[in-house]
Amino acid sequence: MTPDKKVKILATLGPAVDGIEDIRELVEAGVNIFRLNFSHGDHADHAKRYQWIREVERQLNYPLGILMDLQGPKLRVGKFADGKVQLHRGQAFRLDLDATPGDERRVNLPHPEIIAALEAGMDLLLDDGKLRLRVVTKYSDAIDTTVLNGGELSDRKGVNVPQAVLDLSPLTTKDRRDLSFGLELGVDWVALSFVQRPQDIIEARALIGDKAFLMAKIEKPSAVEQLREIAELSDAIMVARGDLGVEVPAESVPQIQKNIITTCRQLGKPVVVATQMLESMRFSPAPTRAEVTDVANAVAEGADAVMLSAETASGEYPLEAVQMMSKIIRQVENGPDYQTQLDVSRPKAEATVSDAISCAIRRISNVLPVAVLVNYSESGASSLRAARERPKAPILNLTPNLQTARRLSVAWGIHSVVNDRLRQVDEVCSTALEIAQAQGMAERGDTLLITAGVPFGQPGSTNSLRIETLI
Ligand SMILES: Nc1ncnc2c1ncn2[C@@H]1O[C@H](COP(=O)(O)OP(=O)(O)OP(=O)(O)O)[C@@H](O)[C@H]1O
Ligand SMILES: CC(=O)C(=O)O
Ligand SMILES: [K+]
Ligand SMILES: [Mg+2]
Repeated sequence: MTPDKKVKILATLGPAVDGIEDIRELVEAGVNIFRLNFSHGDHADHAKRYQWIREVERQLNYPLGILMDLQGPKLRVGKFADGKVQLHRGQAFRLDLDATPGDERRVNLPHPEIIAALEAGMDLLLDDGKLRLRVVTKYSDAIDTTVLNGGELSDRKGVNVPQAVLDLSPLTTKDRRDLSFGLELGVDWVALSFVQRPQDIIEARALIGDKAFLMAKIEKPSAVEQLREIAELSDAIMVARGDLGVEVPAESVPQIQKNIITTCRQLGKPVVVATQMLESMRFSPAPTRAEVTDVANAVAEGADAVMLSAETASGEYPLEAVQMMSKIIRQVENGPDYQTQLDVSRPKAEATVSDAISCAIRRISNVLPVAVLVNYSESGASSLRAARERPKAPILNLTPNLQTARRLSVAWGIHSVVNDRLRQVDEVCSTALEIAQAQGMAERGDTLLITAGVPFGQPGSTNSLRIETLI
């Protein structure tokens, strides 16, 4: 498969996509990495989807990423005697540790640690922010609130407490079980939900080791505040706008998204923009203009990847959603401003050999029409560093390591090919030319820039650059 866009698509799987054929269509339409959301479905479902993706990867000989998204400490109210109640503005409502079914006056909040963290004056947001309660009085086992925004509240709806830093591990018992299952299965990425502090990443990393890369989901205000440290400790970042838009005022999400993308680009960490991107395509084959503009803006801002959630997981038009996303991406990438915009916002090079080579590549690309940048990388680190520059030409990442190829599926502009017969620089050059041609990325007469760290087999950064013409 010849890559035809640089920005990647991350698609969530669910009941809407059923079988190997469906997955293959999505990949052919532009999906690079799939998300298994462990908030839904059971282990057997996830295992089945995992196997489908690997089968398509084999059929197309095209590395695909698989990301497991852990549920995290999503707080929920208990149940009601009648399944639901109506809450009205101004009324009193109690949340307590009593497990008996709730009514118009009270409901169970089975999380003593939230009750402990709450203080009078703080707000609780229920059901994705549709209802708002303000804490009036706090007891050891209950809180009394006033309803600020009323509405229907039904069983097990989510609770967000934006103002409190909760003493919760980002990994619940369910998460730990899911994590060992997912790692055993062989996922490439683990996404950590509701990260609150850098320490959360350190704890998750201790469990995951080097079995998978770690993506921190930014959906809490405290994570926004400590973004830089969190990003430094993570392998990638997701702008999880669903919960984020409840935890902070919705109108501040666009600015936060921009800041996160800028920080991630500086650090050379892939960044994914997620949630509600083509939301209306759950029930309609065509998106709204606003949604198209949202995807286009994320691309123009320099995101590595854009995500589809319910659109592909449970929507009626999963294939159309991916096709639409690909079209929007290509349109922006091929537009007159994209490269200029990326150049203006390009992070400063550091005083390292690999950044020096990246600068050289940029100068060369202004003189020669470079068709492909080929980089040989075992861990993928140097290809990610090259992608940080957002070069004009696509990056062909040659790696002996299938895991590296799968992990880089989320990164901007990188197309990986697994090849383990490279041992010397000359072989890299001839193999690079061969592979670039076979992948449809270059044709006779094209100029290729080839970078590698020599001597081979020694860890270290890229230190050589060759210019080759395909004859
Ligand atoms: N594996 C699945 N099985 C059934 N439904 C799913 C699945 N994945 C997603 N969905 C449906 O698509 C919707 C949106 O998907 P998404 O992955 O964004 O979930 P979510 O509920 O918002 O969870 P989270 O906050 O954990 O991301 C879900 O609310 C659910 O209705
Ligand atoms: C993806 C996700 O978890 C969110 O947007 O909240
Ligand atoms: K989740
Ligand atoms: Mg979320």
